[in-house]
Amino acid sequence: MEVKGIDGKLEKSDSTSADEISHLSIDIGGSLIKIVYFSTNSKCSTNDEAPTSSKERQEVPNGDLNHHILSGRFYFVKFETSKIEDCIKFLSSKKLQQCGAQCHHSHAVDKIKIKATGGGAFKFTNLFKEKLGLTLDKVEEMESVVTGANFLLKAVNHEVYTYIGGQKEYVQIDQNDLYPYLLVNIGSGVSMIKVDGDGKFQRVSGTSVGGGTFLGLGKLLTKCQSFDELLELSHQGNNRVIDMLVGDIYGGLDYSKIGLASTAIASSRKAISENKELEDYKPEDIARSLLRMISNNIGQIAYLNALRFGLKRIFLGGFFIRDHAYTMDTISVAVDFWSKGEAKAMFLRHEGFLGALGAFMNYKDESTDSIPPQLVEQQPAKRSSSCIVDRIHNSCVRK
Ligand SMILES: Nc1ncnc2c1ncn2[C@@H]1O[C@H](COP(=O)(O)OP(=O)(O)O)[C@@H](O)[C@H]1O
Ligand SMILES: CC(C)(COP(=O)(O)O)[C@@H](O)C(=O)NCCC(=O)O
Repeated sequence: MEVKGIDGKLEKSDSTSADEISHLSIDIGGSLIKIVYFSTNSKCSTNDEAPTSSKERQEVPNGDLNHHILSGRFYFVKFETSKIEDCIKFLSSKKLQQCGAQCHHSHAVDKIKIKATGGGAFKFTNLFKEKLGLTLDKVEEMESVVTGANFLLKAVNHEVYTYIGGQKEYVQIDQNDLYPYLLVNIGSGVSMIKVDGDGKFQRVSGTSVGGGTFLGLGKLLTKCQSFDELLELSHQGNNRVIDMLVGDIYGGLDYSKIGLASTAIASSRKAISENKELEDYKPEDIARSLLRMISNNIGQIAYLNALRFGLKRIFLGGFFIRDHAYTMDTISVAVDFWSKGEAKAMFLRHEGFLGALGAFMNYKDESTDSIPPQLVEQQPAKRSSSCIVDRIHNSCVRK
């Protein structure tokens, strides 16, 4: 399990502590469970005053005495879906039954609902009910991913970056020129979504060759046990041992007429012609070739869909990316190559948490006795924005 604040720094989790969790959302995907929760410690005013330690209810200018804004910290946690029992243990250690993610005035266990998205919100409905007494209040997966992405793009500084030539460059998002864009979410599978505005989107394409394929094939071919191990292995590998390059076919020459350098991959795998067995290849070369094949393919499909709809911007999220240099470099090069330099791949820093964040924001549509942390705020420049959004900005800038 990994826990981190929105600034991305890993924080040690104390699974025994009963944090005061005001709101919690969960995205149960094919590979990973992502949780976003807001842990309260104090409150601050809507006027952006420094957070106070007072736990008293605060009056807000619209005269609605029932609303206060909480201050605290966002936590981002993930578990492997196959180890859902760990997630259940974690949630029970947080004593959600008592503090409730949405318990309102009732402490009855069966009244507690948490926002949940991803296929697992359907698959594990009964498990959460039986083990934790929690009702999963389902939020549609694509809607959550888009809501999470729109929020991050509009409200969080230093969220978006390009990765070119080994360098990260942060991109300033112009909110007046954000839509339409292509959102590429690389989870177990890959979804490509044309986003036209808040709540306005269409899933235009996808591919089943994504993060799950990398992990699954990688484990089979290299005997690695985990995603991190596989990534680590890929660092040391050389894909040219596995892949068939244009130069392998053209006697070391470029195929300039169609714009292919001798170093371009002509075919992902040359093993067949060499009459070798799997054991004859180094696992690190296999891992690197596999990572490159999948990343390159996603970059190409993303570009083709951007072209199909005339989209200038391509944003990428999902936990396959994992801030990993080779993955991002390959996707960036693919987009650059196919678009002839016209388009750029842009990565989201909170990559794997789009769905969980989007589900979290769904709390805003409900009337609760405490306003959920102001993820609804979408004008970061305004000083009157809530302290929560401000905190996200600050912490992101610090990174
Ligand atoms: N610790 C990890 N364990 C398993 N897969 C991981 C891990 N970190 C990154 N991944 C990659 O991320 C993918 C899952 O991404 P994610 O966005 O969480 O999708 P999903 O919602 O399908 O679980 C995996 O298929 C794998 O490629
Ligand atoms: C079915 C899914 C939306 C589920 O999301 P995930 O758990 O992979 O994040 C995704 O795996 C997907 O978009 N697969 C690609 C299917 C296709 O378009 O071929």
